[in-house]
Amino acid sequence: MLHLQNYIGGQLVPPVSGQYLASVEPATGQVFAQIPDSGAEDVAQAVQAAEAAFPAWRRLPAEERGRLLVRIAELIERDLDRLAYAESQDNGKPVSLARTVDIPRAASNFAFFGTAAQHFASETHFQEGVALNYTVRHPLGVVGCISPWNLPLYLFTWKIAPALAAGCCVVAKPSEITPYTAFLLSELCIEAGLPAGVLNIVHGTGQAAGQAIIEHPAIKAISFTGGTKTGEHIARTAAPMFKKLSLELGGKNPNLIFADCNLAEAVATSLRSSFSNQGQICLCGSRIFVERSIYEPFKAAFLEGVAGLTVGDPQESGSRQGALVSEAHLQKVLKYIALGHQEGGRLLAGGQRVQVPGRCADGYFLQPTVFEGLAPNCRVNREEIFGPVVTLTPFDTEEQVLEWANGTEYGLAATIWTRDLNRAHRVAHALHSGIVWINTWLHRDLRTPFGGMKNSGVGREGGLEALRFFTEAQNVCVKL
Ligand SMILES: NC(=O)C1=CN([C@@H]2O[C@H](COP(=O)(O)OP(=O)(O)OC[C@H]3O[C@@H](n4cnc5c(N)ncnc54)[C@H](O)[C@@H]3O)[C@@H](O)[C@H]2O)C=CC1
Ligand SMILES: O=C(O)/C=C/C=C(\O)C(=O)O
Repeated sequence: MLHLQNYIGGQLVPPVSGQYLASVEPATGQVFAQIPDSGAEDVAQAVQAAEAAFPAWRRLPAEERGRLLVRIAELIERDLDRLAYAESQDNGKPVSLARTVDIPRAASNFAFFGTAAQHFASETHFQEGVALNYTVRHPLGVVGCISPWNLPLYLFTWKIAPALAAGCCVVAKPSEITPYTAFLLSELCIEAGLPAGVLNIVHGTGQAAGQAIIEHPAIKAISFTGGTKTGEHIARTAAPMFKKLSLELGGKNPNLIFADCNLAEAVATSLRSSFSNQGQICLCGSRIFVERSIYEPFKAAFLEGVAGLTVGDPQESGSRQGALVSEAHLQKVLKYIALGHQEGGRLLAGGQRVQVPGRCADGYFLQPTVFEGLAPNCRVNREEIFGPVVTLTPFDTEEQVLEWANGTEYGLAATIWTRDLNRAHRVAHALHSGIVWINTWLHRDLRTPFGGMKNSGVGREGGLEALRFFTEAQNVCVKL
């Protein structure tokens, strides 16, 4: 049995309470690790360590801070196989996905922000003979980073790396459901020689450890990714304390397929955008709208692709779909499938729990599921399911599909499939969506602003946006 520890002040330490939580492998339903059940005292120690480390860390030249981050990226790359296996064991995702997406991206997050630290420049405003204004960007101090279970190391590092690059010290909490790779990261940070206290990782539940982070008066900002309800609670707690907030929340993303698209590419990519990571990515396109004239050919090709998505042991190379993250989450998704039937949907594929033989007999597996015939404004088409469930709906006009696409409380990501450039831009600009992909999906350039409109969040991550978030701008005006 693995025993994970907190990483505070450069040391791996047990929780103050001595209490641990069980961590379950979703593919087998068996407990495989114990994780610290940390609380306010552990968070207080982490904040103290971060405050002590801050003056030296902020003074360190950006180049040296960057070198340390790049060193961590190299260690992640060195340990690719071990980290991918750990991520799969903890989350249920196929090892092949963790190996090609999650872990390489975690390394890229550190490499990107390691070098970005040196390119982060501030503005000057020169009025000849009058005044020179320049902006100084001060690191905020100690910041909190709280991440979810769907892309564990990928999203954990997406927050930590820019905070460290900007000169902040961090108290971070991974999801209690998937803590393993965050623990392995703490070992790599020690090996990389990251100064003690610069990054502190506290494990535990949202209600105890997470709550202590968002309430701590010395934590100046919270960067959070997770459910919209949790985001709301964080905003209610932290905003009156005047903490800066970056909230990346849920999505109910539309996938708009016009008749002039490259059908083969639209089908292949829609299979990925529907079912990657068992549909547990906030960017997944769960509402597929297809122009009526190609609805039947699209449907036939899509369903043929779905039939080829083997559900199986995530450690086996042939498995395209792994386990959902927990029994509770599987039950939530199954309730939405039942709701799809109640709301009048016709099941075209899936809909059932899968019993995988052998070591995975008690795992949380579900067939990739496709409905058609649901009203665009029904609950299944409005609420975030966060699982392998998509709906197909034919549309007749651009106006109609835009109204449906924009008709939810979310506004995170959208995908458009068309060969008509004018339409692509026109539709993109009309979508209430923080990210729009045209003829592609999840094509990521880490320099771009990343985040959602409406209930999908507040603020933007990525590139300079993230470095700005973790710093406070100060205007200095010199009379000439
Ligand atoms: N990226 C996304 O868009 C994600 C969306 N979700 C959605 O949210 C639903 C619920 O999933 P959960 O695991 O419960 O997500 P969650 O939003 O509760 O958890 C995300 C993180 O927030 C922490 N947290 C929870 N309560 C907190 C509090 N009071 N203060 C500070 N931190 C707190 C958790 O410990 C975890 O680290 C999912 O079914 C899905 O629909 C979940 C995970 C990721
Ligand atoms: O930054 C990315 O590339 C992806 C982010 C995905 C999420 O925030 C999510 O699924 O929660």
